[in-house]
Amino acid sequence: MSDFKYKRVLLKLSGEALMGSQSFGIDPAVPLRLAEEIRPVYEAGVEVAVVVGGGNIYRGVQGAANGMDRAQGDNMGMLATVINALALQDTFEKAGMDCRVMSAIEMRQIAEPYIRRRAIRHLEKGRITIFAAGTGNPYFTTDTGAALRACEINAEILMKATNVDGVYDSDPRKNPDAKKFDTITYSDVLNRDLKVMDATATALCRDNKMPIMVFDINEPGCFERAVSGQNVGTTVFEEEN
Ligand SMILES: Nc1ncnc2c1ncn2[C@@H]1O[C@H](COP(=O)(O)OP(=O)(O)OP(=O)(O)O)[C@@H](O)[C@H]1O
Ligand SMILES: O=c1ccn([C@@H]2O[C@H](COP(=O)(O)O)[C@@H](O)[C@H]2O)c(=O)[nH]1
Repeated sequence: MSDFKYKRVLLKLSGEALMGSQSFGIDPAVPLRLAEEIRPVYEAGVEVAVVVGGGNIYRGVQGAANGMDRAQGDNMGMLATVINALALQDTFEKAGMDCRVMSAIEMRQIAEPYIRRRAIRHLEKGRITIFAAGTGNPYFTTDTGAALRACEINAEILMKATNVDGVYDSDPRKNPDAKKFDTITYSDVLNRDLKVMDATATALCRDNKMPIMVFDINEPGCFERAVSGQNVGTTVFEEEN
């Protein structure tokens, strides 16, 4: 544990990244690789909570664009995150890592309901604890679910592992000349309308002084280095006045 700066972290895993080389769903190689990324941190006794997205399967906005009721589509999106959470749990357990899934939408036959105190107990016992179904409410995202759970469980930092290696001054996937920030304040992310994380999630972190680190999920060893305290992407925080 002494090599690690943080004792309890919340790792937000991109749903889209689970597709790997596929165009939809879960490439089994990706959860396997993620398990190995998390292992050194887990084995050192760092408490690891996980929130996984659902973009590899479904997003509510897709349905809304095709005329579906937005809340109905969002419910489908939240169920997609449960599928991803169960896939990750299976992989982590097969890799010998203790893991629980807690769902914000009750489905007791397949996952525990989210109960904050029980979640903290799982973490204290060293179990990787995956929070599925986002916030349990439509019109939100799993980034906001991650920010909410990070605050609730008193995580020291929210680590957003995604398809880009940090926060840029514009979307690097659309603008090849975009410039990366090593650090940036929550207010700048919000005022510049940078879309790497949704505004609700960023504001929740700002209001609760929850630091965020954005880094590339595809870069080996990044998570371990991030938990060691290295800035492996972009750190979002508020400067003290
Ligand atoms: N200013 C920016 N800096 C960095 N990335 C940005 C910026 N603006 C937009 N993006 C985009 O944000 C994306 C990451 O956020 P997004 O919410 O789409 O993914 P995710 O939360 O990791 O995935 P999922 O929703 O599947 O869980 C990147 O793929 C990048 O193209
Ligand atoms: O709290 C939440 C979290 C998610 N949703 C819906 O699920 C999809 C998938 O999540 P991503 O964060 O986009 O990966 C999202 O698009 C929403 O439709 C939700 O409604 N509430």
